[in-house]
Amino acid sequence: MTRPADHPAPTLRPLYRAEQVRELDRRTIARGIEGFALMQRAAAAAWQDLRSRWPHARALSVLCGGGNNGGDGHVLAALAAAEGLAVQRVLLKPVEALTGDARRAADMATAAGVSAEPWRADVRLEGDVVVDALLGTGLGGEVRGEAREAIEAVNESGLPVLAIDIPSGLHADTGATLGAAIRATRTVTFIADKLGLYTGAAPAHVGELVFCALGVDAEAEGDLAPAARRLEAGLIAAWLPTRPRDAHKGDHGHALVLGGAPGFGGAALLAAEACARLGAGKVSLATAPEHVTASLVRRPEVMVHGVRGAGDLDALPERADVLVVGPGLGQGSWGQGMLQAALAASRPLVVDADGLNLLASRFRGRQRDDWILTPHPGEAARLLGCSAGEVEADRPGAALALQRRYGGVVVLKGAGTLVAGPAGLAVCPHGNPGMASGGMGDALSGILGALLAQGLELEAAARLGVLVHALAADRAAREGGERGLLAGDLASCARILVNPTVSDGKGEDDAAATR
Ligand SMILES: NC(=O)C1=CN([C@@H]2O[C@H](COP(=O)(O)OP(=O)(O)OC[C@H]3O[C@@H](n4cnc5c(N)ncnc54)[C@H](O)[C@@H]3O)[C@@H](O)[C@H]2O)[C@@H](O)CC1
Ligand SMILES: [K+]
Repeated sequence: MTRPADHPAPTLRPLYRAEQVRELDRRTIARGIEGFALMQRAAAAAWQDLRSRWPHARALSVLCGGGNNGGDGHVLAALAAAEGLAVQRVLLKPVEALTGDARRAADMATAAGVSAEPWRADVRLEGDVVVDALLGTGLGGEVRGEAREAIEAVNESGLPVLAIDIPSGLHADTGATLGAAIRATRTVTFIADKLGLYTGAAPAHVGELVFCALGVDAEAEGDLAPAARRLEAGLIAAWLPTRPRDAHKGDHGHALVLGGAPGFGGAALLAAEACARLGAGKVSLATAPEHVTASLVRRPEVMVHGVRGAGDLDALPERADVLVVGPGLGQGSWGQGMLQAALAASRPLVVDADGLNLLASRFRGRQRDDWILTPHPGEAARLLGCSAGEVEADRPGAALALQRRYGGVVVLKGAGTLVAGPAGLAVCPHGNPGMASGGMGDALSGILGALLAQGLELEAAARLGVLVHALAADRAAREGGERGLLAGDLASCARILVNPTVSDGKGEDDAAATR
């Protein structure tokens, strides 16, 4: 496989868990930078960001919790007051009850003349912008008591919110909300970027995301392996093989999509179409005979085979380089036969939809190192034998558990899609709610099949496919909006993305500039 030399792979930003960030804090302090100095840096970075994001703000409400996240809020309040803004400080804990750096910060703000009032349910938030300094990485368990009331009041205020380090109530490791969480307009996060800012409920709570390292180089701590890495648009040009000018279709692989049980024809066709658009040399579709005519009319480039059952497949699976099994498969005898045939052929596999449901039921206990499984949370729950709620409560944990149990590479779909493979976890910061519509998963499985067919190894194909799928949906949404975005709209946008001479990736990077 030839890789383009003029597109070096971008560094994928490392993401960490709260406990690792605390360890980074400790090490930084041990090297001689005082904790309070770090707090001042954090507050100054947040204040500068607030000023440039909301240059016309004249009044702030700063809500401070009882820990160091609150401490950041006190220092920010003092900085804003020094520049002439009217600042309302609302405290969850009285200053006298604070300790350490938080106490020092609170005393500093008081000395600077910034008034403070205790939180009460009837407090009126009076700022042009609310600063959320209630809870940071120290959040432990479900949000309790007044913190919860304050979070709900901020969300109901309708005011723009700048969250300090992490929206209060969002879990820094999992992206789950713990009972209640701030819906921020923008979040400024410090020291190390956190995995929980990207997946699960995070996209609905974080808003625009800004990362300030505060002079700490997390990657220099060789023993602190990142919890995950963030997929970057630049990977597309770096990882896609270039095409020799004398290429023939055999050079770009042959993908076979198995799916479309009687009555479920569209899903498999969407997968086959995406597979062809993403550059597979040849695409075959094995589907129920009743879908053949419609499939050929829609996509004559796809070689459509009507099969009444696995017995009609002949040597089709062995003639392909990669198999995609699942879209529209059904869980009846037709689908079971197709899955059985796919598993028997020694070819890399993409397994989706009912293929996964069958792996969780009649085909239990399989493990392979040459497949990509693409569950959504419901399918993931069936594969793990737990509830979808449990999957959503810890998406990174679920993705890793699936990969350990089933082998290969696992793509856990949903906001902030995760890819778990031998190289660890990766998270996709792109995508939009328009993707929450029928057929999107089918398109993804076809994209993955196409990348495998073109020679990418399993984990690279999974990471790249997830990225291309999300960026294509973002591009399609920019063109026509999120509402009504169809899976069938993705293929043409994805095609542009995988032809870097057509797309320079600029639009994608601009759109993602703050994520
Ligand atoms: N040197 C450092 O450690 C630095 C810390 N920084 C800030 O400090 C934060 C971490 O500070 P802390 O470790 O003090 O923790 P936090 O301030 O995030 O949280 C601790 C506070 O939250 C309360 N709390 C915890 N769980 C709760 C729950 N479930 N319901 C209601 N209240 C709850 C605790 O009683 C305590 O008052 C970071 O997020 C960051 O904003 C920054 O100032 C940079 C430097
Ligand atoms: K916060």
